[in-house]
Amino acid sequence: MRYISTRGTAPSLSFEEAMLTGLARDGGLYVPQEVPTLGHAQIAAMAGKSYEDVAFDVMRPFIGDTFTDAVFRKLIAQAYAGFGHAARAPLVQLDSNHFLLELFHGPTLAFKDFAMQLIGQMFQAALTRSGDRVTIVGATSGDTGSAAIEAFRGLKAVDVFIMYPHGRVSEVQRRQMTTPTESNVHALAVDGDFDDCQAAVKDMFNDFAFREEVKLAGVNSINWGRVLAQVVYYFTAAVSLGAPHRAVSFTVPTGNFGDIFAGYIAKKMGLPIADLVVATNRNDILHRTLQTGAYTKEGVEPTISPSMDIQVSSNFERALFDAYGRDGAAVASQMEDLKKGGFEISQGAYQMLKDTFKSGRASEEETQAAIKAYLANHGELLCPHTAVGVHVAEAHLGTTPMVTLATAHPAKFPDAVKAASGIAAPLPPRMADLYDRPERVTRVGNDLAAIQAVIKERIQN
Ligand SMILES: Cc1ncc(COP(=O)(O)O)c(C=O)c1O
Ligand SMILES: N[C@@H](CCOP(=O)(O)O)C(=O)O
Repeated sequence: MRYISTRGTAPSLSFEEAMLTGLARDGGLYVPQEVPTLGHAQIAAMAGKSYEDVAFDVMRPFIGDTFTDAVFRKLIAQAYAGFGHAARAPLVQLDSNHFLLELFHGPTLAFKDFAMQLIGQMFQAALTRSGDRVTIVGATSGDTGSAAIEAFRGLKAVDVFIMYPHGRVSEVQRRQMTTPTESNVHALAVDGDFDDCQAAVKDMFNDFAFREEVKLAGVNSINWGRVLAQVVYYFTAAVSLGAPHRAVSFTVPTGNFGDIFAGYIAKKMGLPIADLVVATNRNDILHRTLQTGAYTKEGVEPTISPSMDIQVSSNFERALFDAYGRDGAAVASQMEDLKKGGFEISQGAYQMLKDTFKSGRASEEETQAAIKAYLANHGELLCPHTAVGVHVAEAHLGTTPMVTLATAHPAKFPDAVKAASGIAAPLPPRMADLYDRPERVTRVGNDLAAIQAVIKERIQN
C-alpha cells in the first residue's frame, strides 16, 4: 500500500513514512493510492466482534508491513484499554430510526481519543524501532490538542507543542492541555483563531530547514493515521444496525472534515452507507460550499460549539482530490486560490461532492434548543457539537437508520451546556480535581517566527 499526495508532486510513501511525515512536501495531504475494499462476507463477519477485532480487520489492509499482525493487534489493544466503556463506541437509540454514536468514552472525553490513542502507540513503536526522535506540532480548537497531549505525555522520543486560539476553547479543554506536568508537552496560547494555528502548522511543514532541524511530525488530521483510525467506528455502528444487509446513514458534526472523510472512506471500502450528512455550526463554509459550489472564506465567528469554529477545512482537500478525478494539479491550483479568499469548484467535481455529501447548519439558537429538547424528550444531555449534529440530522431522517456522531462529552463544555439545559454535567471522577491543578502555558503572538523560536528553545535534546 502506497500513499500519494493530493497535490500530485511529492514522492509516494509507505504507511509508516506517511504517518511520521505529516504534510507532503508539495503541501498536500497523503491519501492511499487505492482504497482497499471489504466484501459482504467480511463485513457480515464483524457482527458480534469486539471493537478491537473490527479495528484490526478495517485498518490492516492500509498499514502494509509497518507492523506485524501480532504487534498491530497489541497496539490496538493498548490504545483502547483505557476507555471507559466496554463497547468503546456504544450506540444509544433516540427514536425508532435515530441513534447516537457515543465517541466520548476515551481519556479526554472526545472522539479524537479514538485516533490519538492509537497514533500514540504507533509512533512509540515505530520510533523505538528506529531510535529516532520527533517534534510534534499541532493546532487545535480544543479537542485534538487535549487528546494529543494525553496520548504523548511522558514519551521519551517525542516533544509535543500544541497551539490553541487564546480565549476560544472551553475551560475544560484548556485545562486538559495546560495541566499535564510532563516536560515533553507544551501548550501554546496563540493570539489568533484556529485557522491561524492550523496555517502555522502547515507553514512549519513548508519551511524545510525548520522541518529537518526539529524533525517535524504532525498529529492533526493532516496525518492519514488519524483519519484511518476513525473509519473503524463507522463499521462497528453500521454492523450493529444490520449492515451489510441494510444501509445506514450518518450525520457528522464537521469542522476540519476529518471525521466525515473517515465515513467517506468507510463507504468506499464497501460499507453500505446511504447518506453522509455534514453538520456545521454558524461557521457554515462547508454547508455553503455543498449548496453553491463556491468555497468562499468569511471570518470565523466564535460559537458555543468552539471545536468547529473553522473556515479553512483541511481535509476538504482530500475530498476535492477525489472529486477532481485525483488530479493533483487541479487541487494545487484551487488551494492557491483559497489563499486569496476562495475558489469555484468545477461542475463535474461539484456534482461528485453533491452526490456524496448532504449538509445542513445549526444556528446558535437551534443548537441551544436541541440541547434542551433532547434532554427533555430523550433524557440525553448533549455537548453543543453533538447538538448541531442532531439538529441537522432531523432534517434528513427517513426510513434508513440515521446515526449522529456524539463527538464530545457534555462535561467538556459546561458553560454552554448549563446555559442551554440548566444542568452542569459533572466531570468523571478521575478528572474531578482538574480545576485545582496548576496550569502551564506560553502565550504567543500570531507570528510564525516567534512560535518557531519557542519550539526550538524548548525541544529536549
Ligand atoms: C467535539 C468535536 N466535534 C466535531 C468536530 C469536527 O470534526 P472534524 O474536524 O473532523 O470535522 C471537532 C473537531 O475536530 C470536535 O472537537
Ligand atoms: N476540532 C479540532 C480541530 C483540529 O482538527 P484535526 O482533526 O485536523 O486535528 C480540534 O478539536 O482541535
